[in-house]
Amino acid sequence: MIRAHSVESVRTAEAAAMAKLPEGELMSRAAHGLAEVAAARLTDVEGTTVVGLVGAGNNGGDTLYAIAQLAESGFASAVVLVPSAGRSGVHAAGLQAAESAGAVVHVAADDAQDAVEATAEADLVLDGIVGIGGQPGLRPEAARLVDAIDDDAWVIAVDLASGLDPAGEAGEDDAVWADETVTFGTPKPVHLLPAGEAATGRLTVVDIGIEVDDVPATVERLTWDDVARMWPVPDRGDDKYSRGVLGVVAGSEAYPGAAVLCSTAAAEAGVGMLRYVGTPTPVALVHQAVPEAVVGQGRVQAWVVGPGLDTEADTAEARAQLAAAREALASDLPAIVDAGGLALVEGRRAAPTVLTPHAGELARLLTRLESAPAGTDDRTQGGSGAAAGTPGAGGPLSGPADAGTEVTAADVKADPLRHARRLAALTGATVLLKGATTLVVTEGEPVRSQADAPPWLATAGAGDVLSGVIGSLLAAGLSPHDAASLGALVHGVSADRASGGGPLRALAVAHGIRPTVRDLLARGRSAPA
Ligand SMILES: NC(=O)C1=CN([C@@H]2O[C@H](COP(=O)(O)OP(=O)(O)OC[C@H]3O[C@@H](n4cnc5c(N)ncnc54)[C@H](OP(=O)(O)O)[C@@H]3O)[C@@H](O)[C@H]2O)[C@@H](O)CC1
Ligand SMILES: Nc1ncnc2c1ncn2[C@@H]1O[C@H](COP(=O)(O)OP(=O)(O)O)[C@@H](O)[C@H]1O
Ligand SMILES: [K+]
Repeated sequence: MIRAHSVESVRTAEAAAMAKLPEGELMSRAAHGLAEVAAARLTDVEGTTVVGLVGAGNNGGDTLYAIAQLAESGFASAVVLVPSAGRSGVHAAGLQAAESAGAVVHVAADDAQDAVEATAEADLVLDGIVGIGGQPGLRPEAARLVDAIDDDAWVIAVDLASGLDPAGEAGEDDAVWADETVTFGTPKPVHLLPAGEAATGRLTVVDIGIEVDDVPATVERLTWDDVARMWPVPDRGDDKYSRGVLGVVAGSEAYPGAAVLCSTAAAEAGVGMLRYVGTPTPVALVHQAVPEAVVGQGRVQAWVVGPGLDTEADTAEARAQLAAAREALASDLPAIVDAGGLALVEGRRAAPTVLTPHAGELARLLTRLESAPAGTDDRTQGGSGAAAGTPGAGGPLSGPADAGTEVTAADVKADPLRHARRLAALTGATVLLKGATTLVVTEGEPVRSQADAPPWLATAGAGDVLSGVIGSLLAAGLSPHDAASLGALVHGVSADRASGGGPLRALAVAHGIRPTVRDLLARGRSAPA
């Protein structure tokens, strides 16, 4: 698992480490690690010239010492001092080290043209303008230099790409776009969140000896090695019931394929048993595609509600299916609610719940729930009574300050984390917000952020597959947070393997789940203890 820590936690850990080490040791370790990566990359890109853009803080200090090391190694090295105070505005000892090693020094404020030219000519740029002490955005003097960077230059962000919000909360267009980021001690939230991930590029963490293992993370990312640790593997005492039965209420006469995709994925994920509830066309298709499935209601350990569900359909069979969906939502069993099922969500469920909207669905759901008149108290799912909303639990539909205004898909895309948090707070559910980076938000837990899939996964039906995988994990007893994030990981890896760099169809992702889980489990078995 990759764990990212808040700036505050990093500062505390750094202070503790610094108290035990000689002065300047942490910066020296950071600069050394940075210079090693920079030297390797100069070799990779067959480059000879490096420039460091140096800001007022310790981020600039790291950069100056790294440039000193690169100059000593024989690379043509320069620094551009960004602050208006010039030499007196940057880390003094670092500047002296860089100069003594032979780096050329340009002061942007005094000699703007020279500084811009030195920046434009470099094969490799170290962005040391600002690190975890920075405010989001670039000041004009910094922006001018960043604009001058050659498109072909390799850009390494020091700790984080300058201009980004270190917390990864605020989206920022005005930032360095790095090919690579070399960070120190531990990743920061911005490296893993949609607001900063693309501008971060490849991420390397340099160990500088700070201790964060026992410090709660702000953002986490599951990696391949977590699958063997978390996946529910049956043992000799298990039978199909003890492993977990999944009920699937999905598909409709309008969208029968969703039932097939969801059920196939659940079967591929190795669910103990699958019960399918639907209308005649998807029933026939599920029978054919997933002969393992049993049709009709019965005892289950968890529900998938909603992929391909047509909440407008009005035949007797469709009404019976919708009643089953409402009953599932009103039950005290874990449920994952997707697509059409989201339209049936009225507020809090008492039982463990995963909601899996894409941006448009999240916007619609937030708008509807936040505009529900206060005091309307039918917060049961479909009103059948078993799991009434939790009275007094913070006023489930009272919502945050911006309640009542319409939320659009564009709002959600511009600030995905904040909106996912809003829905999690409003419903008490785990919210999995789909996208190139999929966010899993549960109140009181570190955000999980998964980016395992290629853009080819943006194809109809891919979400139906995801719901089947997560459903099977819920049925096996995983928490909503683990089921959602582990499901997203395996779904993304399956997509990546099935794509192999080319087009993808959802059914291929579903059929890839079984070999993907098998191989990731085998990887765990062969890993050193
Ligand atoms: N602590 C440690 O032990 C270790 C820390 N390490 C390193 O230190 C870094 C943190 O250093 P830090 O705290 O000095 O802050 P940092 O980000 O360099 O600069 C803040 C200054 O920049 C300015 N500024 C602000 N916003 C701006 C903007 N948008 N655009 C332009 N300028 C802006 C503002 O100055 P102002 O101009 O306002 O006076 C502010 O004071 C960390 O990321 C890591 O690299 C490593 O060496 C390992 C050991
Ligand atoms: N650009 C992208 N890169 C990687 N994965 C993506 C991208 N866009 C969407 N996805 C993933 O594709 C799936 C799409 O799901 P969804 O929109 O629900 O499709 P459908 O409703 O048609 O099944 C989600 O798992 C989502 O995270
Ligand atoms: K930086």
